[in-house]
Amino acid sequence: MIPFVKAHACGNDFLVVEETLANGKHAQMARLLCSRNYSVGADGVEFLERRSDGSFFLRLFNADGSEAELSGNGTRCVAAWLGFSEGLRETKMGTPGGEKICRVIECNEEHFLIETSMGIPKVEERVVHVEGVGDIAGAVVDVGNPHFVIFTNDGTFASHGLTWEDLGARICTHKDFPKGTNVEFVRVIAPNEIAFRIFERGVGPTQSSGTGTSASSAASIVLRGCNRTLDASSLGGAQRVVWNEGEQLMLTGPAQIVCKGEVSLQGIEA
Ligand SMILES: N[C@@H](CCC[C@H](N)C(=O)O)C(=O)O
Repeated sequence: MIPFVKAHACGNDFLVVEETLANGKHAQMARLLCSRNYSVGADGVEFLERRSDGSFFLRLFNADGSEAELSGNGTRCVAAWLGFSEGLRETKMGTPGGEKICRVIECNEEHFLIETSMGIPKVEERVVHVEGVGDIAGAVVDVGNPHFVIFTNDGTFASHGLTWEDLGARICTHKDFPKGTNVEFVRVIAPNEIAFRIFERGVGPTQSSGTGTSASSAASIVLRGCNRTLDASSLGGAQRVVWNEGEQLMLTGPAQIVCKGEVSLQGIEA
């Protein structure tokens, strides 16, 4: 049995496991522990390394066992756990997708509101051809991990005659994205408000995404003239983005500690 913590940010749920317990079996552990029928269940596992200089480093494994560069919501969940268990109010966390600084803005027992520096997004318009569907115009957005943002006016977030879940699945594994991509379907509601749905690489449809919120907002600011301060809501709730010219994009949203416990690793070969 190994100790874990479960937390969620707008319904995007993560397990936090100490890196020292992984023994190189990160992918197998993520697949098992994220299983909603056979284990605790989550969208991903954040392996938390505590370095000798007092800093932290995170490796994120998606539910399918693939490794991602980072998660915005997952990083916030870890910051909430460090806030809850150790009273930390500002945490610097290295990730393969860049260093993130999380600052606790409010906390009440296990509920946290946290601001995270998400780096400077890169937005580039791109057309992707999907066999049997057609040319899909969108934007490739790099926020440390890859995203493809599609704008739609449809109230159900459908696009090109497909549901967002179906088109998301086709683009997530499209040959133009050899490492796969997260896919967002974005509706601009007002200059300071967008709504989106996310099909996550390595997971599928999820309630929310921190990097997806950042990518959707960045594309809306650059390509649709939205305000540099805006609210972005997904199925799991809203997050606030502030992206001042030439500065890092700042993402503010909630995170909640759900439980901690010990979980069986039975099913993983020794
Ligand atoms: N939900 C996350 C993103 C997790 C990583 C993603 N699935 C990927 O493979 O890039 C977030 O909150 O950012």
